[in-house]
Amino acid sequence: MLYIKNLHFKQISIIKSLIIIFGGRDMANKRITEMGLPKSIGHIFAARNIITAKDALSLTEFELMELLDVGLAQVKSALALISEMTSPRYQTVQTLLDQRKQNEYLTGHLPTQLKGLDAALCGGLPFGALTELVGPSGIGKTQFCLKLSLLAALPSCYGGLDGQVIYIDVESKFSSRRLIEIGINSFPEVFCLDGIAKEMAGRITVLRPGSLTEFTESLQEIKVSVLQYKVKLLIVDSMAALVSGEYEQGPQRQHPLGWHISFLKSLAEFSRIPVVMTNQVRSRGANQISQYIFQESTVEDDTEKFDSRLVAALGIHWAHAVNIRLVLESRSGQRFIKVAKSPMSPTLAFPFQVTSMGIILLNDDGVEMAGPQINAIDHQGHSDIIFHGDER
Ligand SMILES: Nc1ncnc2c1ncn2[C@@H]1O[C@H](COP(=O)(O)OP(=O)(O)OP(=O)(O)O)[C@@H](O)[C@H]1O
Repeated sequence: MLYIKNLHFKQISIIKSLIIIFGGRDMANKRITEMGLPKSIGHIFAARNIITAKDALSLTEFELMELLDVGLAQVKSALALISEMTSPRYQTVQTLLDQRKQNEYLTGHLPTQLKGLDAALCGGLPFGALTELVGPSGIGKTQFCLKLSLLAALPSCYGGLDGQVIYIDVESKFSSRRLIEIGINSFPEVFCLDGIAKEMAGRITVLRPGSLTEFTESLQEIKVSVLQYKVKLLIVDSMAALVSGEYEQGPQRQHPLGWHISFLKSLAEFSRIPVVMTNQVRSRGANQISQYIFQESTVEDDTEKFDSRLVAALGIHWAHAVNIRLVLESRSGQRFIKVAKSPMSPTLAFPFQVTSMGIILLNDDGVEMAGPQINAIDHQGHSDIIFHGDER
């Protein structure tokens, strides 16, 4: 207020223009009666049919003096107040950082509660970012998603985000029985409480789009729900399944989900929630040992070294679009989770198992991976570790 009152004539004119240009229609159409002007001058504005901020700010001080028949001091003070009420509040980088810290629990991460992985990712899966889980069928991507859903729904006193979860279950693989089993075994102190299993399950909304068109429509609705309700996590399991069967293999496969990638990314950034999606790999041959190199340059360099019979179902464009990529793979019958892409983490691989508690790490230290290994997906001895029992 003081700042605006002390502005020089030229500065006020600039602010007036800025409000009209950038302030947006809402600001410009704000009514002068709602601005807290002294009643005496407010009435004069109304009597001269100067109704909105835009009406007042479009005129010069001298035009207003003439029209309202009042002195320069009164006009200046009225304009300063109108300018203040209509101009968007300025924010410094510091205030933005402070707001972000205030709004984000757990320094802006969803902890996976896999200690080594959380340490590598500086706290867990970052809010406002897209995380991809990629790996061969049956490796544990859905198991990981189930655990993440529980973690987002869990009360904050138990390390959760205390929020709602939207789970897009494209292949009808979501199992409520397995979700509760993971909950009971991972968080016995929470799940022994009366009614908590029901409450946690009630926080997870499962959507099953039947086609890419239905998925596209539900994304639009999700955007509104994320803002309206306390949605703290969005999962798409799996993105690849959305296009399988509808498109042929080849470069054109990368395009059908281009819009969805951008939409999910902007949704994550805008709503500051983690968005997780799974991606499968596709095999073009029957070989047991096959690897896929994500990055275009390494595909060419290493064609002899690696047998690229597995291809990422969503292609290179997708691979570049995600912020964090966790590759789940198997080597010599042992499952590994690799931090294949992250702006702040070392390229580490952690051996893991799927148990009644869901995914657990066998070692929190992780093994540093070098060169093309980090971008390849191995599935050596994979069939030996896949559980063939009733998983639903
Ligand atoms: N109750 C359980 N106890 C131990 N392991 C289990 C249990 N339920 C599932 N698993 C393990 O999880 C694996 C299935 O993992 P998941 O369904 O997450 O695979 P996925 O990577 O999502 O596969 P797809 O790409 O086909 O969807 C099984 O093969 C098994 O090894």
